[in-house]
Order: sequence, then structure tokens, then C-alpha cells
Amino acid sequence: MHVWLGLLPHSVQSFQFLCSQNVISMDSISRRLKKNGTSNSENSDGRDGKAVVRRRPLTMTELLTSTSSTLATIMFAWSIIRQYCPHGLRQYLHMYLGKFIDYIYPDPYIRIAIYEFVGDRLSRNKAFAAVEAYLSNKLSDDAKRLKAEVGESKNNFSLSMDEYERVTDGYENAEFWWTLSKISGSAKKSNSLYPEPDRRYYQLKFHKKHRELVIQSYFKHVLKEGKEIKVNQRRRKLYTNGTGNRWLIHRQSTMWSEVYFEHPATFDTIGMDPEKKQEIIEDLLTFSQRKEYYAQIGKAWKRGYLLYGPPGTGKSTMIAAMANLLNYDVYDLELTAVKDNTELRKLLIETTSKSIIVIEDIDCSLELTGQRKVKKEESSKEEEKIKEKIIKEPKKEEEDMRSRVTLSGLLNFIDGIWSACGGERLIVFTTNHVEKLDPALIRRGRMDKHIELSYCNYEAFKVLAKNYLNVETHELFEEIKEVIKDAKMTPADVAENLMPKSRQEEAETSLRRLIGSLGEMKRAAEEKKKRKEEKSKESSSSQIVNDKESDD
Ligand SMILES: Nc1ncnc2c1ncn2[C@@H]1O[C@H](COP(=O)(O)OP(=O)(O)OP(=O)(O)O)[C@@H](O)[C@H]1O
Repeated sequence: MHVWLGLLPHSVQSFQFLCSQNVISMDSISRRLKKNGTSNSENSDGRDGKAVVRRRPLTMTELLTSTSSTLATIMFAWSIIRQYCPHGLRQYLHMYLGKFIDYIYPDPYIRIAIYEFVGDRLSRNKAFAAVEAYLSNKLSDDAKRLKAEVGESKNNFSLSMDEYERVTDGYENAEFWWTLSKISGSAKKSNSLYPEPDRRYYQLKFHKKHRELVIQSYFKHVLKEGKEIKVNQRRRKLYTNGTGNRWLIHRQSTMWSEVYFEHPATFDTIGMDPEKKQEIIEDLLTFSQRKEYYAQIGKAWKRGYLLYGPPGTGKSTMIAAMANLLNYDVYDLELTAVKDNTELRKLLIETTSKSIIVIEDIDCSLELTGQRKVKKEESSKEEEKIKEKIIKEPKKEEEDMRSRVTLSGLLNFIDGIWSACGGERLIVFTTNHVEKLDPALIRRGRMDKHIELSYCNYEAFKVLAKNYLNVETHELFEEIKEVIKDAKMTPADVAENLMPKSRQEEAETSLRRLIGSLGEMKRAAEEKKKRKEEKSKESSSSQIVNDKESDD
């Protein structure tokens, strides 16, 4: 937890102090009275020949006029200082003014800030999220600035405090005040091309006599309750980095954009071999319950899955089913939208635990295949070329070189030191061409489990028939069993054939449609096979002729 102990800007304090104490206004008033002589505020009784000066009490109007004119002067002076005084000098002024005011009017309150991010936006502060959840349960009826989101049940709203709202909390006869504030990104000086994002933080204010209570038990209480509320209120999210607008990404406080995850797929709805399905479920559940085991063997608590197979065999559907089974969030990582390895690492660090990080179609995402196979000479030639280009067009080429994620960057992403941050994460790659991938990328340890999703077989068909038609047995099943073997139809195509085309359509019509399509596909597959055989025969006979000729 990143905690900042400090004071409110002293300017605000001095303003409050002067308002409440009227120190300066009273002085200025008395000075003015002296200047005006005794005209209307003196009284002489003539005894001892001396004039006794008695001040008459100030009227309310006079007091108000003097106070407001003094305040106006101070505020005017302050705004001039803010505008024209150099930043460094202003900080000194702040500091010494604060010390001075502390000296004459000691502030009995302590303020603690809990920022949304710790480090240089490197990771989300878990304490911030816990406080957010905790305070959502403490909103009083008179809270005026609230945020509403649809809750887990979707029928009710969950409310949380919005910026600059204040919540009062009571704990063991002590009172605590919470406010949500932000430091505007534009207010900070930055050398970056992109604007700095706003930095949000919760501020806790309490009397200094409760300092021990806060450190010993109040914080623990807030974190514990906050976490419990978060677990109960949790709605799973689907995150993506591929919004495209780099400027916008840098404006946001996080690099991921999110929506609620609402995919209905489960392992029950996936059409595949039941044994294989059960094996995957067991594997996932075992992983999710093995925190201690992973710690014991000294491995980061994460697991890699490689899903491969032709298009439409259910790879994306399986990821949704995995997320629904384990109640995890999904981070859909669009690798082509990642500028370089550094950005990739930042994205990784911003993911939370209990999540699945998905890179779909990894073979198409980047030119990762064979990067490691480039021979040394080739790579040095390439380097020479790049150097030449840089000399000619320095800026453009430098930019090209920066906007690349390399294979080693990706390997580090999967199992480098940073990959252990957060824990309880699955990393899933999908591909239609497993043979194209660099073996280093998919070796066990990185991609621990390889799952092939293939064409629909009879077992998978039965699951789909149950789901789409609510039919578990039918006289046409035997026919389908025969024809489906060689048809090479994907579950996506089977599902499309099974889906009733009108509300009145009978199950039998759907099944017959499927048989028709399977028959066509079977014939097409047989013809293709025949042509292939003929071609290979032709080529082998021409090879024999060539060999004979060369022997002669
Ligand atoms: N095994 C399956 N069980 C149930 N439905 C499936 C299965 N495979 C595919 N489908 C259905 O087919 C459609 C496409 O599936 P999905 O997108 O998961 O395939 P994919 O293998 O990820 O394809 P691609 O490689 O093109 O991304 C989905 O709507 C899904 O409902």
C-alpha cells in the first residue's frame, strides 16, 4: 500500500484559519480605528483631564466588510503568486507558510492518501480497490455525488462515491472522513509526448489521537471488509488493449479498456469428446486450488494453454467456458496494437489475478515465427541495412524499430520475472497453424497444456444436438454416426445446421438438413483425397522416368 502522509495545501489551511479566527481582519480593523481617531468610537468622560478612549463594539456590517476585503486581498495576492511566481519558489512559500501556520495554529488532523496506482503507474493499488468497495457500503443518505453501475444481478444498481464526495465513517468511537480526489494530469509537468493521466486517490482524515487505532486496526478492518464486498459484488470483465487511439490510452488511468464479460458458453454447451472435456475441467480446477502447491515448488501461479485447430472448432468458445468455470476476468491482448516490449510488460503488470490473458491467432499476430532462426550473417546484414536507413531517415526508422514486440519480449511476458506479478492467471494462445509457431514459444513450462480442437465427431454432435434441439436420441442418429466420421465438418458448421430456421421447425428437419450437408462434405472430402492420390501417383511416376533417364 502506498501511503502518503501529509498536509493539505497550506494555502487552503491559511484561508480556513483566517476565516475562522479573524486574526488579520481584527488587526486591520483596529488599525483603521486608530487612523480615524476618536471621532465616533471614542468617549471622553473628562475626569483627570484625560480623554479615556473606549472602543465601541464593531457592528456586524463593519466586521463583514473588513473581513471580506482582507480575504479578497489575500486571495488576489495568492492568485498573483500562483500565476507569476516560479514553481520552485512557490513550493518554498507553501512549505514555510504551512510551518508558520502550524506554529500558531497546530493542525490536529492527519491525512493519508491512498493512490489508485503505485509506482510509475506500474500496478494497481489493491488498497484503493478495497477502500472503494468498503466506502460503497458507507454512503450516507445525504451523499450528493455518486456513481451508479449495474450490479451482479443486473436488476439493481450498485452505488459508489464520485470525485470530491465525502464519507464519514465511525469505528470504535472514533470518526474518520474519506474523500475521493484527483490530481489532474495536465497539472503535472511531463516530458512525454502524451498527456499525463489523472491520478485519483482516497484521502483519509482523522484526529491525531487515533493514529495508533488507524495503523493497528482501522486499516486492516477497511481492507478486510472491502475485499469481502468486492468478492460479493464482483462482475467479471472483458478487457482489451486494442482501442486504437494511443492518445486516449495515455489519457486513461489504465492501458486496458473494459466491458462486462457476459459470454454464455460453458463446458456443458461445448461439443467435444466428454473424456477430453472432463480432463480439461479437472486440470483447470486443480490449477485454481493450488496456490500453496505452486509456492512450495517455487513456480509462479500461472498456467499456459495452447488451443489449436481449424477455424470454427471452438477455441474462442472454450476460453469463454474456462472464464465462466473459474469465475475469471478475460484480458484479450491484441498483440499488433502493442508498441513494444516495454508496453507489453506494462500491460501485463496491469492485469489482475483471477484472470485469463488471451492472445488469439498467435501465428498471425506478429512475425514471431522463425525470428530465432535468422542466421547470424543474415541478421548482421539486416542490421547494416537498418543502420544505413537510419542515417538517411533517422526519425522515421527509429520509430519503426521501437514499435515492435519481439519473440523474446513475448517469451518474457509469458514466463519472465514480471509474469509472477498478481498470480492465479491463465495465459491462452490460440492458433489455426500450430506447426508455424516457434517451438520455444509453446514448449511445456510456457504452454503447459496443448489442446487440439478438431472436426466434429459423433460424441461432440450428441452434445450439440442436446443443446440446439433438446434431443438426446433419435432414429437418425445412427445415420449421422456413419456419415460424420469422414465429413470433416467443424462444430460451428454442425451447430449452424442444427439451429432451427423457424420456431415451428421440427428436430427431424434439422437433423435431415445436417445429414444432407454432411453427405456433401463427405463427397467433397473423398474427391479431394482422390485428386491428391492421383497427383502424387503422377508425380512419383514422372520421378521414376526422370531417374531412369538420368541413369541412362
Ligand atoms: N465445440 C463447439 N461446441 C459448441 N459450439 C461450437 C464449438 N465450436 C464452435 N462452436 C460454435 O461456432 C462458433 C464459432 O466458434 P469459435 O469462434 O469458438 O471458433 P474458433 O475455433 O475460435 O474459430 P477461429 O479459429 O476462426 O477463431 C461459435 O458461435 C460457437 O458457438
